[in-house]
Amino acid sequence: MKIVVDENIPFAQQILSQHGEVLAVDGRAMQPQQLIDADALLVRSVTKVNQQLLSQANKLKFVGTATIGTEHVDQTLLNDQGIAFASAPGCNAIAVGEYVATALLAAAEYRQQPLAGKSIAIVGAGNTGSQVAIRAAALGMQVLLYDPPLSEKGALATSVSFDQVMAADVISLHVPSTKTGKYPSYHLFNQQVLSKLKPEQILVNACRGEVIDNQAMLNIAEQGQSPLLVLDVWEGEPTILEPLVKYAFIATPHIAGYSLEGKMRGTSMVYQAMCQALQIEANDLSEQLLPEPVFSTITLNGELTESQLSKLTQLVYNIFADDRRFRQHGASPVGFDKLRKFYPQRREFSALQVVNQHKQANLSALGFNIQENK
Ligand SMILES: NC(=O)C1=CN([C@@H]2O[C@H](COP(=O)(O)OP(=O)(O)OC[C@H]3O[C@@H](n4cnc5c(N)ncnc54)[C@H](O)[C@@H]3O)[C@@H](O)[C@H]2O)C=CC1
Ligand SMILES: O=C(O)C(=O)[C@H](O)COP(=O)(O)O
Repeated sequence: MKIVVDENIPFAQQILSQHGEVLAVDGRAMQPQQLIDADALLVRSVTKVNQQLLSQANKLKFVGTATIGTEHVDQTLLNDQGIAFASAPGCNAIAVGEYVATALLAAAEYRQQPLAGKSIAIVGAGNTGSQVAIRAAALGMQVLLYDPPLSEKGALATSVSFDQVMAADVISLHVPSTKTGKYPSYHLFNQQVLSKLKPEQILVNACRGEVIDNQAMLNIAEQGQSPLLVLDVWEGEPTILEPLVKYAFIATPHIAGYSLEGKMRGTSMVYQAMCQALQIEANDLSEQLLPEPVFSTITLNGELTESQLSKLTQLVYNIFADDRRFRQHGASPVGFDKLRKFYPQRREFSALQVVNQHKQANLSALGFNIQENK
C-alpha cells in the first residue's frame, strides 16, 4: 500500500508506516505524479485537492484532511470518483478556545479593563465557537451566540441578531469559509459592517481570513477607527496584506488550532477513517507518541485575579512569543509557511495539573487539569 501524506501531519509517518510505503511531501507543493499508485492521501489545509492534483491518481481510494476546515477539498469530485473522504471535525477546537481565552485575557490586561461583566458575541456556534463560549462564560462574560444556520435547525437554545453582535464588547469569528448558500461568510465583515465597529470593541478572527475584508479593515485602521484586533488568519494566506499586521494587538500565522494534542487528534481521526475506508485494522499509536509536557504541576496558594489568570494561561501558551515571531519573520509568504512548519510544541491547558487549594471554580472550565487538595 502507498500512502501520500503532508510532512506536517505529526505522528503520521510512525503510524502509517505500519501499513506500507509512506511518501511524506510538502503539502503546499504537492504534485500530481506523487499520487501515482497511491491508495490514500492525507493532507492539511494548504493542499488543494482538485481535478489537477488527482489527474494522475490511478488507485486512490481515500482522502483525509487532518483539519476542521474542508474548503480546500473538492468533495463533489471525490464523490464522483468513488473516493472516500474524511475530515477531523472538532480536532483542534480546544486549542482555538484556549487561543481566544489567552488573547482576551491579555487584551483585558493591556487595556486595564476586566473581561468579567463584558459581552462577547460568538459568530458561528459550532465546535470552535462552543469552546470559546465555555471559556468566556468561565471568565464571567455574557455570551451571545449568533449562528443563523443552527438557529434555523432549532439547535440553538438562545440566539441573537446581527445588530446585537455588532453591539457586543468582543466579537469572535468561528465560521467556515463559504461564498455560496443562504449564509455566505466571505467578507461577512465588509467595509460597511467594519465601519460601524468602535475602537473600544475587540474583534477576533481565528477562523478564515476572508471572513473579514482585509483591505477594508486596513483602511479603517489607518484612520484610527479600528477595534482592538486579534488576527490569527489572513486573506490570501500565505500572501497576506502585510501593512495590516502592525495594527493588530495580536497577530499570528494561522496557528490558533496548533496545539500538539489538537494535531494528534486530527491525525488519529483521519487515520481511523482511512483504516475503515480501506478495510484494514487500525493500530492507533498517537496517544503513546504524545510526549510528556516539559512541566506538569503547579500549586496555587490563593484565588487568582483575572490578571494572574492571564499569567497562568501564558505559562502554558505564550501567545506573545507567537506574535513576536510573526512580526519578525512571518509576514512574507515564505516566512508565513515556515513559522507554521516549524511551530514549537504547544500543549493544551490540560497538560498542566493545577493543585487548586482554594477550589477556584473557573479553572476547570478554562481547561486546566485540576487536582483539588482535600
Ligand atoms: N485558526 C485556526 O487554526 C483554525 C481555524 N478553523 C476554522 O474555523 C472554522 C469553524 O470551525 P468549527 O467551529 O470547528 O466548525 P463547525 O462546523 O463546528 O461550526 C461552524 C458554525 O458556523 C455556523 N455558520 C456557518 N455560516 C455562518 C454564518 N454566515 N454566520 C454565522 N454562523 C455561521 C455553522 O452553522 C456552524 O454551526 C473552520 O471551518 C475552519 O475554517 C478551525 C480550526 C482551527
Ligand atoms: O483545522 C483547521 O481548519 C485549521 O485551520 C487548521 O488549524 C489549519 O492547519 P493547517 O492544515 O493549515 O496546518
